[in-house]
Amino acid sequence: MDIRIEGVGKQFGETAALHPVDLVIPSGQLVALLGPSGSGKTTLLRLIAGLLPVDGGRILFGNHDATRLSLRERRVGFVFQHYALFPHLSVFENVAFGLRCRPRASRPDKATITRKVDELLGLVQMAGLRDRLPDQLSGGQKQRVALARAMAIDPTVLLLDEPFGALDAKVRVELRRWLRRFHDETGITTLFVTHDQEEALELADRVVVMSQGRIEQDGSPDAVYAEPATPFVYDFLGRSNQIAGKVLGGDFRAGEGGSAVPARDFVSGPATLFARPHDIDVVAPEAGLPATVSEVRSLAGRLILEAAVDGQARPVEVDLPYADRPAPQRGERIGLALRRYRVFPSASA
Ligand SMILES: Nc1ncnc2c1ncn2[C@@H]1O[C@H](COP(=O)(O)OP(=O)(O)OP(=O)(O)O)[C@@H](O)[C@H]1O
Repeated sequence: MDIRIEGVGKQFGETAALHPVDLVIPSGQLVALLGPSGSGKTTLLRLIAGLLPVDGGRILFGNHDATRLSLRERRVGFVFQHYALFPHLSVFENVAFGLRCRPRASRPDKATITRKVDELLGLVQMAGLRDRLPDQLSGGQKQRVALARAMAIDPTVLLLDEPFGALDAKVRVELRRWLRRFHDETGITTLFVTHDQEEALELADRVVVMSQGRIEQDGSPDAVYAEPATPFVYDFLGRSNQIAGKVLGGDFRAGEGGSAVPARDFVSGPATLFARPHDIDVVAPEAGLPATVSEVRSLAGRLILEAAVDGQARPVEVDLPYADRPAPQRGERIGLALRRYRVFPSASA
């Protein structure tokens, strides 16, 4: 079921945790909410879940207005960072809990509950541990049980708040691959919060990048990485260089000499150019932005250059395939040709 968020915001006293945002989560997709601490990810997730009332706007589940419905009425499956399993109940009973608590009229009979719980435990690969208590499980196993428990109510959507946040790095990587497979098998619309860019880019069909209570960009992992829409996204996702300059007549120039590059839709004013290290080529000085090589090192089969662009305070990092050409030497004059870049007005950089 797709979820549409229209003009939904949340204020806590003086703090705008979430400025009014619009967002569509298409049915069956695995979507990441990615951003630094305090950017409003958890607030947005809790608003969608019905754990917090909205200040304004609407939340639609399919064609139904769910804005005023409770968590239970929305039928969302929610998994928290800290497992939140009942410590005195076995794995089996933890998963069965949501089914046993249903109002009598919609409660399945005992045999159906057993069949369903065993099926779910098979799905999360925990069938062999069904009689254990949570204390006797690893962190990753507990999160898989939490996921099975969330799935037991046949949720319309699965909401996961930093589900692997408390696990060590190796288990995190294993579990996120497992979650991708789980999602592909079940096809359930899933939204998960993370501040780990690698996790979001590897796992999600779509990444929603947030900062300071706003959505900065919403797109495929490739799109948000290769075509960042704002200076924040450039900086937050992967490595980027910033070159200060000016746009005149639609062309960006870093200083007096060298070639200008088109600034696209931006016509004039002080500007900052953003480019990723691997989107820059080394050419003759007059054919690009003139610079002097200040450092050369090799790293895992790549050549990393640092170059001082004339008139710039910050050096520019260039990441080249190793065998491409003879390595430039420290002190050499070069030109930097930008394959992919974006120019933003300086005020927003
Ligand atoms: N119950 C609350 N009362 C007051 N302020 C709150 C409350 N919940 C969140 N905030 C504030 O709202 C802002 C957004 O918080 P939120 O938890 O949504 O961010 P987040 O991106 O999920 O961060 P983290 O990754 O650290 O969990 C923060 O400034 C936070 O301090």
